[in-house]
Amino acid sequence: MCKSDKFSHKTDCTQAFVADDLCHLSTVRHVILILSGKGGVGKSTVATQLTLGLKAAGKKVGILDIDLCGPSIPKMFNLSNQDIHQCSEGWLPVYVDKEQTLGVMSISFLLEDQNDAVVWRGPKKTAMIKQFLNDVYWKDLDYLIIDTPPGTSDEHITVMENLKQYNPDGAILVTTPQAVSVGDVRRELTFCKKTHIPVIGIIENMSGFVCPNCSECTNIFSKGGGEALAKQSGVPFLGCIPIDPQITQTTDDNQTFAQRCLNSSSMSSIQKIVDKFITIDKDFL
Ligand SMILES: Nc1ncnc2c1ncn2[C@@H]1O[C@H](COP(=O)(O)OP(=O)(O)OP(=O)(O)O)[C@@H](O)[C@H]1O
Ligand code: SF4
Repeated sequence: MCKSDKFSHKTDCTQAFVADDLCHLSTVRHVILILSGKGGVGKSTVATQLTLGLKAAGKKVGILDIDLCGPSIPKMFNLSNQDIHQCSEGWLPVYVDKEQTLGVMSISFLLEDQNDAVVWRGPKKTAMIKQFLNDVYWKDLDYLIIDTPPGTSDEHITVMENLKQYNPDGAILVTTPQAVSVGDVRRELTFCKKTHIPVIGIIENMSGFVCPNCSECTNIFSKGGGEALAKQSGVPFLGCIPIDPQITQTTDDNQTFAQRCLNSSSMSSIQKIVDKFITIDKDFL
């Protein structure tokens, strides 16, 4: 059951508030997609951390969760039970702060029950994604980070095709160091090429383990696969984020993620990536 059914002039959550050509993304300076070749590599975690890092760097940021089958962004921001509101311009994001410098939008805000599964066929999913892209009133934003579903399936292609018309600046690809995940990113790179989406860079997540006692980083799995792939493919390598038990605790226990994340030892890795990313932004975007 979709909560948007209760809005007086809406009978179906695939109806649009505004005409297709009145896209609110025109007031967003940079649109960045976060992609991964497979699930569970930490794409949503990285999307959340980048958003926090950009906010900490003084940017106005929005994060849009279009992973319709596994929306996890609200949980990461401790906003799971929030409702979205509408104004004459469209849906208003749920803001994390009073100053409204960090807004979140996700399908999970529309679900009656957070545990409801979204079992929709392709056309309805596509219509919903279009509605998220057209109808959310972000106001003035420096960055919109879009957390996408994992993979390069038919459904994924449809998502990317629909996003393309909104001229995203490019995609950041997330991988883990292991060969299988790196192989998936290689396919994702080909996919970006085919769909004409520029690749901003690659991030290697779960790269080494940070000891909670002494903050020493140990490479449990292999390391450097993401960097080697970036070199081979001629795309920028943005950096590594280690396995950090504080992150796992944060995303699984529904506590104040932002605060713990900002205090975690891996935040310095994220801030370095954000700095590099902002520099790339100045140079290329
Ligand atoms: N650097 C990290 N250190 C420790 N745990 C992490 C790290 N990155 C992600 N995790 C944990 O791994 C799990 C999967 O992360 P996440 O949900 O971000 O992956 P995902 O790629 O978005 O998955 P999916 O696409 O299937 O939704 C989460 O429980 C998260 O807390
Ligand atoms: S890294 Fe150091 S503090 Fe951490 S568990 Fe190993 S020996 Fe102990």
